[in-house]
This record gives sequence, C-alpha cells and structure tokens, in this order.
Amino acid sequence: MASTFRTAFQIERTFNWFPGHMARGLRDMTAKLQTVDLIIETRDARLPLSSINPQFEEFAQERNRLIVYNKTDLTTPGTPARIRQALAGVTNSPVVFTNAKTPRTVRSVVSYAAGMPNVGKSALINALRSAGVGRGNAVTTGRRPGVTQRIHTSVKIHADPPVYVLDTPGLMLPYVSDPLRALKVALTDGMNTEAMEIEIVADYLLYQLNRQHNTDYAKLINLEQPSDDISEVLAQVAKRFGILQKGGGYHHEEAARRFVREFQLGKFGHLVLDDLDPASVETFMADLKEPVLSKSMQLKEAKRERAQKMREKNAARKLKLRSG
Ligand SMILES: Nc1nc2c(ncn2[C@@H]2O[C@H](COP(=O)(O)OP(=O)(O)OP(=O)(O)O)[C@@H](O)[C@H]2O)c(=O)[nH]1
Repeated sequence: MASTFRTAFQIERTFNWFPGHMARGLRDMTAKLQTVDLIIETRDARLPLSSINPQFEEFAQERNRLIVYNKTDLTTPGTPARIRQALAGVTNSPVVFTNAKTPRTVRSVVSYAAGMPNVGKSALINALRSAGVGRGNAVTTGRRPGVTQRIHTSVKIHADPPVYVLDTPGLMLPYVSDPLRALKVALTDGMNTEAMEIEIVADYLLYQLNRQHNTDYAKLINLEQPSDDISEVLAQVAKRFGILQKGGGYHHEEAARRFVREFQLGKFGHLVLDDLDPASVETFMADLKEPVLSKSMQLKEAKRERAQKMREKNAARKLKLRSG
C-alpha cells in the first residue's frame, strides 16, 4: 500500500567503476576537443542530472556546446518539458531531445558527441549519418557500457556543407561519492554491475518503482499487491521465473539480477530516476562543483568512512551492553 512505502533509501557504501580506457579517454578527449567547433554532449533522459559528468562539465561549459538528452522513448510523458524547466537558469547551452532509434528525431543535431557510458552516443552518430547522408551504421553500439574505448576517426553526417563527427568513449567518474547516483547509473545500464551487490541495486529499483507509483511489476511477478520488502519481491521473482533452489529457498543474486533485467528490458514501464524539483537541481549542481577526488583522496575518504562505521558499531554495542 502506498502509505507504507519508504520515503528515502538508506545506503552506507559507495560503488565505483572506472576501467583504464576511461582515464585514457578523458586525457585524449581534453586534447581533441580543442580542435572541434561544437561539442555535442549526450546524456540519458532517464538521468537528467546523474548523467552529467562533472569532470567533463569543467571544460565543456566554457565551450560551444549542444546538450542532447537521448533515450527519450524510455522516459515518462512530459519529461522533456520538465528537464527543460529544471535546467533553465542552470546552463546556457542549448538542449535538444532525441531517440536515436528514430533517425528523424536527430536531424537538428550536428557535429561532435561526448558523455557518460551507454547514454547512446554511438547510436546517435549512426542516426545522424542515416538522417544526413542516408548511409548505414559507421560505429558500433552495444547493450553494455564501455563498448567505445577510444576516439574514432571522423564520420561524415552531412554533405553540403560537409560535417564530420567523432565518437568518444563514455566516461564515468574515478570516484562516485554519492551511492544513489551509482545505483541510478547501474539501473540504466551505464555501469558494470558485476562489482556491485545486485540485491542493493534491486532494492533501489523497488524503492523507485513504488515511490513513483509504477507498480506494474506486482502483476508481472504474480504478487497480490505491491510490496516494499525486497525479500518478499525477490522470492516471488524466483517463483515466477523458476529460479528456486532444490530443497527450498531461492538464489537471491540470480533473482535480483532477473528483477533488474526485467526493468531494463522495459517490462515494468518507464521511469525518470532523478528528482527535478528546484531544490534537488540546486543541490545537485552545487555538488557538481566539488572537486573530483584523486586516488589518494579516495583511499583516505574510504578509510574515514570505515573508521566512522566502526565508531558507530562500538557505540551501539556499548549501549546494548549497558541497557541489558
Ligand atoms: N530505446 C533506446 N535505446 C537506445 C537509444 N540510443 C541508444 N540506445 C541503445 O542503448 C545502448 C547503448 O548505445 P551506444 O550508442 O552503444 O552507447 P554509447 O554512449 O556509445 O556507449 P559507450 O560505448 O559506453 O560510450 C545500445 O543498446 C543502443 O541500441 C535511444 O534513443 N532509445
């Protein structure tokens, strides 16, 4: 029942994914971007804020830039207008909305693409080429993030005047201090979930589905009514998809993966995962200005978090001893 759903998601750890090609990509991109006339920064419309890369923002906001919100077909109705309103006063760059699966929606977009992993940069370039010069795919796309690992040679997308674009690798951050942001990116397939506890990703998905009253999942897994209890939901997912263990019980990780996968395949309907009210936008933009932590600072920060947790645990233990 709606009244019993969680109003906040509690999480204490962080998740990071920054393979080697991304550090190289950022260096190469910073150099190459000096030579282009226009930067087309591609973002995922399901993550209007979380698909902004602060490292990229640092140099792109001073440049001639077009922001493209792609994958609009995977959002809820009215999302483009809400994003436009949320960004008014926050960015001076023009903003357009596309669905790279439908080339006619990309006609207005010309030149250079950059952005986070798996937002659809390569698909967008192929669509631009199809709309501009009527030719087939020139760059490879893929369901998993990290398919494009280096800057490609230019692709012609317009004949007269001639316009060329460069595809670039998608870049995550070396250290994502906000675990909720990492969970959102993981849910939209922008981050490798192998190093994450998939049960937490599944629980976060359940939290988002319920708080947005997107409760079709219950019907799909034969649950009598929506629930905010991930164990109950995963047990039902296991039953529905036949991932029960011999002798009773079910395989938790597999059930969690299946639940997340069904959402990514669009089976539970569409969601926009960032809040776009003025206060949330303001907080996000202020956080963007925080410097990205270096490797040694990350280690220090992780150590500080561990020490804090230990102190809290010890304090709780002492309290328990005293009271009982
Ligand atoms: N539904 C939908 N899917 C899209 C859209 N654009 C891209 N995709 C799909 O999203 C996935 C990622 O697209 P890519 O173009 O490879 O993404 P990328 O940003 O180049 O990814 P990296 O290689 O990680 O930088 C692919 O499976 C595409 O088919 C879109 O507008 N709508």
